[in-house]
Amino acid sequence: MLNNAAKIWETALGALECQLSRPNFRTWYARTTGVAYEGGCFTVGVPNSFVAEYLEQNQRSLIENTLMRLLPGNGLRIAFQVAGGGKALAAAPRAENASTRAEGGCRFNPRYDFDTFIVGNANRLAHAAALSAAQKPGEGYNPLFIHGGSGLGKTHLLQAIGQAAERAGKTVRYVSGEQFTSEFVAALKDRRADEFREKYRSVDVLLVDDVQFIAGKAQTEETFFHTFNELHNSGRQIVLSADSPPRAILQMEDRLRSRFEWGLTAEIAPPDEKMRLSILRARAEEAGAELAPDVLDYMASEVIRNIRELEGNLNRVLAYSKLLRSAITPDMARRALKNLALAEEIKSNEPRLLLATVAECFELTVEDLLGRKRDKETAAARQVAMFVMKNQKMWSLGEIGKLVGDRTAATVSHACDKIEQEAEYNPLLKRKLKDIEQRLNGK
Ligand SMILES: Nc1ncnc2c1ncn2[C@@H]1O[C@H](COP(=O)(O)OP(=O)(O)OP(=O)(O)O)[C@@H](O)[C@H]1O
Repeated sequence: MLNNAAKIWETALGALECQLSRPNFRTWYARTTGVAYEGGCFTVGVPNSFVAEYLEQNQRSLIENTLMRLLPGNGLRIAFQVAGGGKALAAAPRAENASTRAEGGCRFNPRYDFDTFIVGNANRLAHAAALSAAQKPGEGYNPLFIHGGSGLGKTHLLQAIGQAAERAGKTVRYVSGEQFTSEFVAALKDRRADEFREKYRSVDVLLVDDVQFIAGKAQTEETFFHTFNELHNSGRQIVLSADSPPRAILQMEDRLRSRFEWGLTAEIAPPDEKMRLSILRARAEEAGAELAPDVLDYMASEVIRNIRELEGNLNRVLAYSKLLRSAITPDMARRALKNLALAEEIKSNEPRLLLATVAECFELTVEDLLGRKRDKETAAARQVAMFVMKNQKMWSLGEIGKLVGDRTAATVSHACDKIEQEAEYNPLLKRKLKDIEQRLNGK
């Protein structure tokens, strides 16, 4: 069975990311892992009991539905396991290890750099202005205000500026509007307002993502106003992102809105087909997947206005192909994208997959296993196939008999007993069974 929990969870995270807002996803899922998938129970590793409780109470059905699309069988159960509690987690926390931390603020995603950012008509101005802000902070467009819909690359660009500026030795602080607000509220509560101000006013580059979040929060706006003035007056670079242009952030104080327009306002629009194709090509290459031009063309032709969704589609197609072990054709991509029940497809594909794996291990073909050849090697391989299928607990003995070339349940039962006994004293057979198990688990 396909029980490589870490990989399955990575794929599920791709799908979950498309269904949740970014702050929500980041807060609750950023450090989760796939720990185990055994006996119909999928164990998700979480960083602490607070996250476990939240996911348990609020996200259980979303997680279940997402995983059920990826995993065969009915009655999937979900368990949450706190890191360090009992068994060690199966995989390193996602992205956390590889990320760098921007001067006490949020961490940078190493992938969000200029060299992975695809430039097209939709984002040419924003990209050029971002490059300039990174190369000559405070000397050009200040502030730089980048706006656009969800999943179009604002965070990617902001973080690219931050990483490039840091490489050039600048002090950078990257925060979301939400984080700025909550830090400020906490600082007020703990009487650390001065410390808070100092922290924000001592940087060379301040990057605030989703700045619209502070709109309507009078005290936070007030503090941000002073921070902005101080940084701007001393020639430090400010880059802001939001879901709409300054004048459309209606709840924001006028004095802030007008300041946001002092420098350059650049919009990122949804990608056109050419850009979708370039992004798909680059992301597939990054994932080490070779996609035929007709597959890429088909996927790019789907009108998608959000790059995160485009990436989600690619992940889905790759996962589909990995789980089904079949080549990616335009038709297969279409089925994956049209959300046809993956679980059903895997289930109906499982015997073929299993027989192919056993045949491969014995250097035979599936036809050999299903046919009437009776030589010792083929007969042994056929018995092993029956034994492995029985251990999957998905089919009755009668069903296995039918799947392996129309044999009786008694033949299957005899084959399984024989292999079980022989494996006790035959190290060669034991190794072969282990090999098959590992291949089926994708290890
Ligand atoms: N031009 C691009 N080239 C390559 N990847 C891109 C590009 N634009 C966006 N992406 C990718 O799309 C995904 C979503 O981008 P990002 O998180 O930056 O969007 P956003 O505009 O900040 O969305 P939101 O408003 O929801 O926070 C990321 O994985 C990002 O790397």
